[in-house]
Amino acid sequence: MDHESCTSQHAAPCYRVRETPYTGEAKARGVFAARSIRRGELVETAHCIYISKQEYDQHMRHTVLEHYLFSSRGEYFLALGVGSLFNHSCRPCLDYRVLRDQLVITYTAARDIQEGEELTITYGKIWFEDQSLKTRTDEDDPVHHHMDDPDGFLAALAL
Ligand SMILES: C[S@@+](CC[C@H](N)C(=O)[O-])C[C@H]1O[C@@H](n2cnc3c(N)ncnc32)[C@H](O)[C@@H]1O
Repeated sequence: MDHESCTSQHAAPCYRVRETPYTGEAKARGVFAARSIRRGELVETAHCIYISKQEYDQHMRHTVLEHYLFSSRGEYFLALGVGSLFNHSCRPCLDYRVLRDQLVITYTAARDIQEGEELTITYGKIWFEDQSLKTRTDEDDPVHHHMDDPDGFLAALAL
């Protein structure tokens, strides 16, 4: 099978990864809507690598992956694919859920999203200066119920 026929079997994703200079990394990326997305639409399903509390405490928390891990009930999950590239906003347009048994995180539109908008999640309390609002004009009211979700925090929040 040649490259073209292989890639043509995949449905086009509703997002695109682009640079986000405001997040400050050497290669700073974020995820953006490639088309309009309806509230409730499943945007991504990220398969995860499971990381035990022991592995996290002894190794991972001392690495750059500390900034990419999700925690849920004292265990840790590294989301593969774009699952690790959603930036934080205190007015996120995505909800996410950690499905521990399936080792999967799902990301769902929390409201209607326009083409070109950045797709963001909340990290809960954050440990860096949130630069996102300085670059956005979106005035939509966020959906904040996921702030109370024990399965919805990045790792640093558990420290
Ligand atoms: C899970 S990564 C997100 C992807 C990351 N931008 C990249 O290109 O690898 C989390 C890191 O992105 C940066 N970040 C995410 N949201 C941000 C925001 N609202 N303001 C500033 N930096 C942010 C922080 O450096 C954070 O540690």
